[in-house]
Amino acid sequence: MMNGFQNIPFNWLEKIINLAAERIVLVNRQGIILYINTAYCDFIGTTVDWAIGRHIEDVIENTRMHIVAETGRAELAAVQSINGSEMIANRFPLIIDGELVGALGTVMFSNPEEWQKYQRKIQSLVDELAYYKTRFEKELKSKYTFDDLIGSSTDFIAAKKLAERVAGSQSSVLLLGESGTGKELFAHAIHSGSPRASFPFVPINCASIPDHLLESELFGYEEGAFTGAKKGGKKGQFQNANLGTIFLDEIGDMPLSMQSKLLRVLQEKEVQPIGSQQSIPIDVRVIAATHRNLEKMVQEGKFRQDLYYRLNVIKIDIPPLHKRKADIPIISLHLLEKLAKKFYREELSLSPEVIQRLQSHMWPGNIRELENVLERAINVLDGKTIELFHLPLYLQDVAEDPKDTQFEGQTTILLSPLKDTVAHAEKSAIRRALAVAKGNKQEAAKLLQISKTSFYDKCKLYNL
Ligand SMILES: Nc1ncnc2c1ncn2[C@@H]1O[C@H](COP(=O)(O)OP(=O)(O)OP(=O)(O)O)[C@@H](O)[C@H]1O
Repeated sequence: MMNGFQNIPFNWLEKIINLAAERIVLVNRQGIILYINTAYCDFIGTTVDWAIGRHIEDVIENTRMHIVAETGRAELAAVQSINGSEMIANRFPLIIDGELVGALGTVMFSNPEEWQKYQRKIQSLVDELAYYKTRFEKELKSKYTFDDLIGSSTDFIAAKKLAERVAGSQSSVLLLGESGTGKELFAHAIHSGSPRASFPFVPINCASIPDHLLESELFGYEEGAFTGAKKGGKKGQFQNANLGTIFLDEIGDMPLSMQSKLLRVLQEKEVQPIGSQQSIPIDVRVIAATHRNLEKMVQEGKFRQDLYYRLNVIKIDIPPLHKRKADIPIISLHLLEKLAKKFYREELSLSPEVIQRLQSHMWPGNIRELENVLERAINVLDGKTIELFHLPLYLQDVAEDPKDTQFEGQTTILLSPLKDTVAHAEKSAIRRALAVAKGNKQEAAKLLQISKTSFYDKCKLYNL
């Protein structure tokens, strides 16, 4: 029978053994050393000639090789103290033709430095893992609250109030609104305002996940469920969101087959990973969102009616930006501040012409488009005030549509509302006072000659 060794010259074997296991020792059943290599002998301060033929206990301190040679039970990655250092030893029983004939020992680390180096390497990986784990957990928790939902137009306030009122309930919420209107922000805020706030918030964009992957993404799979399935299987996002909230964005883009599966999960309150026979109970609140007309889709047979009813327990309509033009200055200032932080800029402002122009645009991409426009402007800005020429070309032209100069039924003079200008001035004054007082709020309040309480209130109002 070929065992692969026929072609290897005998004098190569020792070299091969030494290369494969740096320090190696072999004992018979009585614990007598039959073989020990030079590296092991150098390590314990002896010679091969002296060691061979002696009992292992006379050569290596704290050894357990003779025990393994007797019991036949392997001891792997065992810590052994030699010369005052902790070594990592592997001890294998040697079984030939079904009979225990001795034991083979190897030492993985020859000196504590080597072990420490290895440990340090592992430790930094463990630390890195812990860092990403906490970051991941933080990410899963919601980042936004109702205070981050800026706007004071009637429709927007109504939507926000409804969301605040239902945050505490367990019911499903359906958020309807054009793309970029803030549906995800609303979902975050509802979660943060709910008793589930300390549990995960898991957003899923149903439109961005290929249909054939959506089921495993949502419900997970068992090991070996399909070719390419990860070893150990994979948890689905419903399980990741357990006790928290799952946000199913673009639900209108979910294929009909998945809609049925989702409905079952919502009804049964349990998920069955692909390839598994067992269902896992879950406690997850669902917030769904879409820019599509779901009612029409139901009529056209593109969206399951029963699922629609289940999701549509509380429906919140988020108005598009062009229907809340009065909010544009305050939202712009809010976004400007957010972006200023991101780009390490300070006290950025918008010229009155820019505010007018922003109010006259139709904003098909809603707040996301506005945010992109401001980000672009900051990138081309040298000073502190954004002027018309900092805007993208399509916004530098005159108003697109005369009816844009109308909002909420009134003719608008293209100026920012006084309260916004005042708010902006107030905020700048507070920032300057804080800068002069080196962040000391009490000192800054004195500089502005206002009470400490009113200063704190204003800081809160302006997110300072
Ligand atoms: N009321 C608001 N106040 C301040 N910022 C807002 C508001 N609404 C939305 N934003 C900002 O606008 C951007 C788009 O919001 P969000 O992603 O929530 O929109 P969306 O409706 O979920 O979009 P899509 O349907 O395309 O996923 C985000 O950066 C968000 O922070």
